[in-house]
Amino acid sequence: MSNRGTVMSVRNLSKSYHTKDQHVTALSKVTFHLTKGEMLAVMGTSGSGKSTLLNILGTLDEPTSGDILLQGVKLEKMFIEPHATKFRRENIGFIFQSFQLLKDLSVEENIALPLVLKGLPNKEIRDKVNRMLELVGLMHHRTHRPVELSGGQQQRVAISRALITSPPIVLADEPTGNLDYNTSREILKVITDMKQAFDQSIVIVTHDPMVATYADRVIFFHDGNIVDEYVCKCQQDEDMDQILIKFRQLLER
Ligand SMILES: Nc1ncnc2c1ncn2[C@@H]1O[C@H](COP(=O)(O)OP(=O)(O)OP(=O)(O)O)[C@@H](O)[C@H]1O
Repeated sequence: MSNRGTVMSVRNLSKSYHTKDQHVTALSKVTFHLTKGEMLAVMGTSGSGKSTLLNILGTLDEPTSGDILLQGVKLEKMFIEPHATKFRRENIGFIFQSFQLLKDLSVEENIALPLVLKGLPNKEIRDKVNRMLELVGLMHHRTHRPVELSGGQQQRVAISRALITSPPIVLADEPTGNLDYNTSREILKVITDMKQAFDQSIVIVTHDPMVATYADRVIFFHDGNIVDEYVCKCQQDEDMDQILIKFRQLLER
């Protein structure tokens, strides 16, 4: 595979956990590339290493061995503080299943938070937040608190907050896990529209084959390894059938 347009390269990434009486290999020499503008879905059986992978890509956890390269450059000390926090702030947006909004802040304050932390001037923050509120259709809810919003609206706020700093990479952990079918589709549309608007690369962990049909490519995990891959054809029915077949094969392993 050519490395042209590669945003992130993961090479021989391994992670082992040692507890008192157990040694668990959560990831075993995982290698893949993430291309600019690509949405990569990660599917796998329970305990296959998906969360471990996402945590390491987000520098929330350190690998036992292996490398992560950003635009071809190996980042030294990327898992050591304060480098890890700096790396996260500059490169990664997180979207979680549980939204993780600050309940005492309004919609616009939640979205503005990463820009405030970056120390941007107020006028620039206001302009960026307004653009984001327009993009995700929440202009009329700008002063509401999260508790006053539906689940889909809360996830829109969380997506806005993740993307407002235009990070090149977005990590999404079951972003529609708490939403019904129709709202999930709306949210996936928002994520794919925003990805195009900002030319971002997304890694999305999901159990749901419908979610994976929105991706450009799906990698399938089993026992800490990538065991299969599917390149989506942008034909929802055909992609759904193929992803389901591969996911069932995974469950039968
Ligand atoms: N902190 C930890 N200490 C010990 N073992 C761990 C730890 N975190 C994860 N593991 C183990 O590593 C393996 C991979 O776990 P991980 O959470 O990455 O799987 P997953 O694919 O995200 O699972 P699920 O779909 O159920 O969330 C599992 O065997 C798990 O028990």
